[in-house]
Amino acid sequence: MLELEHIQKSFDGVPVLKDISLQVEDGEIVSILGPSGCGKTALLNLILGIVDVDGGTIRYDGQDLTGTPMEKRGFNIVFQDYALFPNLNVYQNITYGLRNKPDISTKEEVEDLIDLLGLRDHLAKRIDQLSGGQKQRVALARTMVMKPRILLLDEPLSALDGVIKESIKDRIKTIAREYRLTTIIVTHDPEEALTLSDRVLIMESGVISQYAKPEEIVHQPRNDFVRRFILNQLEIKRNNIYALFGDRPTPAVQAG
Ligand SMILES: Nc1ncnc2c1ncn2[C@@H]1O[C@H](COP(=O)(O)OP(=O)(O)OP(=O)(O)O)[C@@H](O)[C@H]1O
Repeated sequence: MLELEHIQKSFDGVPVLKDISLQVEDGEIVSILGPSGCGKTALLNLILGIVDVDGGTIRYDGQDLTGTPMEKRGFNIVFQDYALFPNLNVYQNITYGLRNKPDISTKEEVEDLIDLLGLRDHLAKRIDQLSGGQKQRVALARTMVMKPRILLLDEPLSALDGVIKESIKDRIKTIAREYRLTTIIVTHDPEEALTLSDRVLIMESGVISQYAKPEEIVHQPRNDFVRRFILNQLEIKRNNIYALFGDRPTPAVQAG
């Protein structure tokens, strides 16, 4: 279990995270959701270990990791821009981290991941020959072969369009379930957070506004911010579509 207790962080004297406490169970998918500048990425970076906390404790399986450097935490991140190596092909990108640590994954485990992420037909391709969704899957595979204890994803779906988005969402869910991998995802999209996660952490200006299961957030928004920011956004999307095209689906036209 990952535990954050009373985490605080300021940048240039401005508090960005104010007394954040939360727990993430093993194998859980948690989304960090909130408007631009509320502190989502700062929180992800503190968990990853590339930014130090000013106060508070980060614990994993009971062990205090607050002062532990990133490479010793055993967490891993997929960045928004995927950060793949353009001079290597897909297979070389996936297995890059194993060059110095070949014992982490067996050949069979790498092959299983390649199949799970649907990359079998693309292994010899260069990165610039891939679509956005394919790049995202390569980035996921490359991180997964290193068997992180926690997988962190920074806006993993924001560069992808509708259908691809759904397929990557399914694969993230499958990976989290099959590997019982704790997965923490930063997003600003309420729909994405509510449909992808076991629990959603809603943040407003560096504080937790609500941390709950998606159905609880929808049915029992804890405060006005959750109602306005999250539920209104979903409602507005729906209303915009119906305002444009009418709100009653017409019967399907029979072909022939
Ligand atoms: N290294 C830094 N130095 C100074 N200020 C920073 C630094 N990192 C973040 N901040 C500030 O902290 C606040 C929170 O930033 P953060 O990147 O966590 O927001 P966010 O919720 O991820 O926003 P977005 O959705 O726009 O990416 C912002 O006001 C930002 O300017």
